[in-house]
Amino acid sequence: MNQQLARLYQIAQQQERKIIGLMSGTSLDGLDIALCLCSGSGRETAVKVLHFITLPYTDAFKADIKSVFSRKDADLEKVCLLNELVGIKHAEMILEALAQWEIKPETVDAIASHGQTIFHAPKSLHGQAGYPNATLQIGDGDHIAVKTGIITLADFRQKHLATGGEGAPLAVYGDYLIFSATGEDRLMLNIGGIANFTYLPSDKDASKVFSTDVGPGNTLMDQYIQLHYPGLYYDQDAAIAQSGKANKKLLEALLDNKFFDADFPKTTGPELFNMAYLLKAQAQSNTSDLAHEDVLATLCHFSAEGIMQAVKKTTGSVRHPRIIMSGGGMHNPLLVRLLKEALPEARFGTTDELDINPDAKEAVLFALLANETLAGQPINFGAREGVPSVCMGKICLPA
Ligand SMILES: Nc1ncnc2c1ncn2[C@@H]1O[C@H](COP(=O)(O)OP(=O)(O)OP(=O)(O)O)[C@@H](O)[C@H]1O
Ligand SMILES: CC(=O)N[C@H]1[C@@H]2OC[C@@H](O2)[C@@H](O)[C@@H]1O[C@H](C)C(=O)O
Repeated sequence: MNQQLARLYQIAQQQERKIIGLMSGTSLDGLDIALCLCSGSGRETAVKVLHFITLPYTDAFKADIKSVFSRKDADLEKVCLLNELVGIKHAEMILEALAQWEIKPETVDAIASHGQTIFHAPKSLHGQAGYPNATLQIGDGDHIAVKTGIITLADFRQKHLATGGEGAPLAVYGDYLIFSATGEDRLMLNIGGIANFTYLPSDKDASKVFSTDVGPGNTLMDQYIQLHYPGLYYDQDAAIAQSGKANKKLLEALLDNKFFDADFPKTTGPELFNMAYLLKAQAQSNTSDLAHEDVLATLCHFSAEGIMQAVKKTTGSVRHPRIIMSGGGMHNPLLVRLLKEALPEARFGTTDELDINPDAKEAVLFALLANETLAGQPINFGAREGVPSVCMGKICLPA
């Protein structure tokens, strides 16, 4: 028997597995690396984050990825080169993290690599007849496996597409396994570039659980800052937005898109929510001459409004849902204040309260997906579109 397959078989049979979860999201700030101890599988899963670090991308690497990121006119040769380079860089970053933690690579059972999304194209966004839902993550898993010597599961989104989903949000699987609680309605709200949440009903009925994108989180604010404030990457502590005033007409124009009326679950990305989207809304509302701080304030209100409308649609009659936040947007004081004001009955907290560092949460979710593929079963969310019962990830062997 191939020794690598024997090792895989052994890992699958262990009661506990050390799995490194990786995530690098739409904000392109760096690679989140979470070393997780996963035990059991399915509803018996438990996870402990042993170590977590975000290793930043260099400015040159960010610029390289940005040159193809969510761009219809991307240079195909660059995409090809970056597919390898992202894999190589991620492998180097994993080795650097392990060295910092003084952990030998051979003591790690597996890596779960999300890769770098460069284009997300569900049918609702591309609108091209005859073409399926599509999404593309680069950073090939074989580079990571070969360079680290650790079995790597990668490219999780393709199986989701192949079984009828949009390739996202995948958060639903891990959220359901580790954060569901009998007797409490929970919304796991991640405010990354795009905001999404998972609804976990208090009766733990899997057929009601879903995860959906709800609109922009930080992406429009970040894009605006990077365009108009050279040298800044985001509006730290919403300092600029808080000095401005939201414009009602622009906000209405921003909210005027069929994405917000579509049923859950749905997905989106910077392919829709980008500077062209803003310019169109400004033209439509006659607000092209607003001061930068007023535009930023409005964009922050826009993110809050998208989240708030989706929460209200989901929780309806539930009086006191618990909203458990993660992702960089939870550090934006204006955004969080707007959400709390709009949803006074909800109880807000962060995944810290559930023993998971909110900045590590998405990386942990990918470790859990790999754990299920290695040792679990497809999770059954009932026969609904958008949440296929499936185990995900391609298995890349180091040798
Ligand atoms: N102190 C802060 N004040 C305001 N915004 C903040 C603060 N800290 C982080 N952010 C926001 O969070 C962003 C980073 O968020 P995060 O790392 O969750 O994104 P991501 O993982 O790339 O997104 P995604 O989940 O869409 O893949 C920053 O670009 C910024 O917009
Ligand atoms: C295609 C893609 O990379 N989507 C990301 C992105 O970042 C947030 C939101 O958009 C979410 O749909 C998804 O990531 C999370 C981890 C998910 O799949 O649940």
